[in-house]
Amino acid sequence: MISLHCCNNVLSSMPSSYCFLVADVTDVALEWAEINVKSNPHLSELIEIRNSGPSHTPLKEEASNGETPTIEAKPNLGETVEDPKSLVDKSLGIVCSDVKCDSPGPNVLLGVVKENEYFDFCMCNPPFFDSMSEAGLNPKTACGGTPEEMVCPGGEQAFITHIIEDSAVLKQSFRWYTSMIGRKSNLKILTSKLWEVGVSIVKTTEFVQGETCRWGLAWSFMPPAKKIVASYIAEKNNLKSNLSFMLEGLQRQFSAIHVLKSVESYFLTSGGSCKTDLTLYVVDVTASSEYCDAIQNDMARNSDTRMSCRLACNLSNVSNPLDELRFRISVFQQIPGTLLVRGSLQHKESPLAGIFSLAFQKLEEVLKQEFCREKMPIGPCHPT
Ligand SMILES: C[S@@+](CC[C@H](N)C(=O)[O-])C[C@H]1O[C@@H](n2cnc3c(N)ncnc32)[C@H](O)[C@@H]1O
Repeated sequence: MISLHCCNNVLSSMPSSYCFLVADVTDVALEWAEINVKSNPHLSELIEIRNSGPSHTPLKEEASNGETPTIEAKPNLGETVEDPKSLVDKSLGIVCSDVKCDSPGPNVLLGVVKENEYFDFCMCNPPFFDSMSEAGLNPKTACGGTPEEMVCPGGEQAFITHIIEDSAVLKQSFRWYTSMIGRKSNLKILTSKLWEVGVSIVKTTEFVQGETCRWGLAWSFMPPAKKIVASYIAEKNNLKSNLSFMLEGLQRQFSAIHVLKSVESYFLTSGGSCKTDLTLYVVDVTASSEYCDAIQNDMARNSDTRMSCRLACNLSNVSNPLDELRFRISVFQQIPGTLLVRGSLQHKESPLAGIFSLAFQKLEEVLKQEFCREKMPIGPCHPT
């Protein structure tokens, strides 16, 4: 993903349009966001930058009269939920402002999000502190930022309260609302506020890097029962057709693009065909018959007869089996130096899932060999 220098908000959309929306109020942050987007031309079509400052026209109806929106205190668990697919439209990662939660202040989500926009998630790295003097209190915290970046009246508690209030109006316009938190004691306070405005789920986590510790807070207004059923179905269907592994300890000069190119060249060398989309970070592979044979022979050589027989049996079950092995390899940036590689079989019920799994394991071996600083032991791939 693109690096956003000083911009706090990122909205991304999933399969239909794949976009991120970024919002900030500080000119310099917006300028840097623009520079970063322009210097990544393969992504620039996918990222929109919005100024959420006061001069920006509020776009959500609720905010357009300039009044602080009313917050419904009741949970909405009984409401009919839109088909999740229709919500997979955009997702937002967001925000920062010098806002007191009890005053209108600059826009955060309301007034930035447009009518009929739906997001998978929003994320926020808020200004943590109430004042610059507070910012200097912890010698272990790296505070190299400007007052605009780090300070807002009421600090992160007020800022995230503003997001909570906005979320209580926007509700299912987002699947997930998330924010980073710099002070552990705020986690508890903000969690109580969340239950007060009727969220259906709250999740927290801890991020530790070097000497700095941060926390993550996420919440949703989606009904929990539906989420559980949906994820159960997804897991069942994807048991063998989706596999993944992590590439950790990546050398500095390598990015997701290098990995994608290597995936492409690996399958092309083995006689397959590939369609690579560097904007979506995917390679669609059709494996060659030679490659499938080689995998099978490998298995036989390693005298894993049981597996080999199962593969042979799989192959005999399809009319033109070798044409059928089609899958997509996607590469996702996790944190700097770590990528997630995912393989998805095109036909989920394909009898070639066994060959796909071996091919994916081989790919893991090849990529780790090529890109990882310390050569990782190759374990079984994980269904995702
Ligand atoms: C801690 S900095 C985060 C900088 C950058 N996003 C990052 O993650 O490195 C907080 C940012 O929030 C921005 N900000 C302040 N008020 C905001 C608002 N109402 N909406 C969006 N961003 C805001 C500030 O300008 C600043 O860039």
